[in-house]
Amino acid sequence: MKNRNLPNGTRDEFGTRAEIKETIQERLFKLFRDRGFNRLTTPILEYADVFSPLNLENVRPYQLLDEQGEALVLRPDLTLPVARMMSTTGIEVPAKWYYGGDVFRLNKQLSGSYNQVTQAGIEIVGYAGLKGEWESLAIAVQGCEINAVKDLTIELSDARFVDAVFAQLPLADPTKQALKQALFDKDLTRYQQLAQSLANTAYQPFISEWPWLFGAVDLVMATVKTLPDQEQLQPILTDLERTVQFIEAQTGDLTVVLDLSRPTPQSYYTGMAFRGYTQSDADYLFSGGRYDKLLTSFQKVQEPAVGVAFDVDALADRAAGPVDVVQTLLYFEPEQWSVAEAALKKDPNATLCLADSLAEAQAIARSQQMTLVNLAANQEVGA
Ligand SMILES: N[C@@H](Cc1c[nH]c[nH+]1)C(=O)O
Repeated sequence: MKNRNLPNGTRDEFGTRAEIKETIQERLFKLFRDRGFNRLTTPILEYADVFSPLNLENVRPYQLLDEQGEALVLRPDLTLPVARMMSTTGIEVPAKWYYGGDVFRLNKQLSGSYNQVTQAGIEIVGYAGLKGEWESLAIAVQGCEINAVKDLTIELSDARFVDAVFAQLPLADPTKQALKQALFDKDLTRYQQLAQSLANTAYQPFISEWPWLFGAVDLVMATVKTLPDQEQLQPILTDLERTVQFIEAQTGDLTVVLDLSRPTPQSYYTGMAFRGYTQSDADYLFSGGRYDKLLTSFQKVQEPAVGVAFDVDALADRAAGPVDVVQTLLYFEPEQWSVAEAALKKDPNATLCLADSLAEAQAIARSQQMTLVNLAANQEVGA
């Protein structure tokens, strides 16, 4: 019998934690609305096929079957449902959506990670230019700022970079594939073996540094610029450089770093991607990027899109608890309901005492450190 247990990786949230999350979400929603985004809600259940663009090695969904035997999942992502919605409802582009809700991803047992995470995010559909990335990043920065995040680091990457480098390497295609895998797996022995034929070439300085090609923007860029052919890389590097400048011009305590050695966070990204974190914690506060091909997997017309989602749980983990306000507990007789209502309206920190006796009310006030106001006697009787 498991009628007293929760499934692995889930939790009940109550009191302060639940309130902090609600406040964070409300602040983010207001920010999204103020910038002209429209609310969108999608079901928690979707057909499994909606999520086929996800790399299922990283994301394992909860699966179930509907009455017809069709495979359903609890949504492991909120971007793909937006793409599904856009391609099935005929809504006109451009469009700006915001959403909030839980995503479900089966993590390895005992990993300590939760399988249900609350996200709040935006998707911008129909704009191909860098302004889409910048609006997502401006929202990411401001969303952190209004939630009092200190020392934010933003990590930029680009899904086009790795293939643009491979295009210029003088290697056979199967070797390129294997080398890419070794790079992404950080399998250095295999990486070095496969890259041996490049040892005495102009590619050597880059190849030897590639597995560590993350960190300070200047250092990463200096290594990239040792590559003999810059032509194909140039648009990617220019976008990254301009975006670094854009972020550095935002207010607040910000550091920008580059990561050009790993796959982008989502397999559906086709261009720039970004994540935010603080030095003190390993998890990411937000993650986003450009996905210009996603809408083609659902419909014939290709639409450019970009977006970002906050991890509301990660924001809540870093939030300071609310300042304790002494609450007033209003004791009253049932016949005095309207008197109690009036008292409640006057005191924003008051709450109704639903106990049937004054003794019970006094015990509650004592244990919860509240000030008891006895409306039945029309006088304060102390905590
Ligand atoms: N859905 C992505 C975040 C994102 C929103 N828009 C684009 N990317 C994630 O969960 O990581």
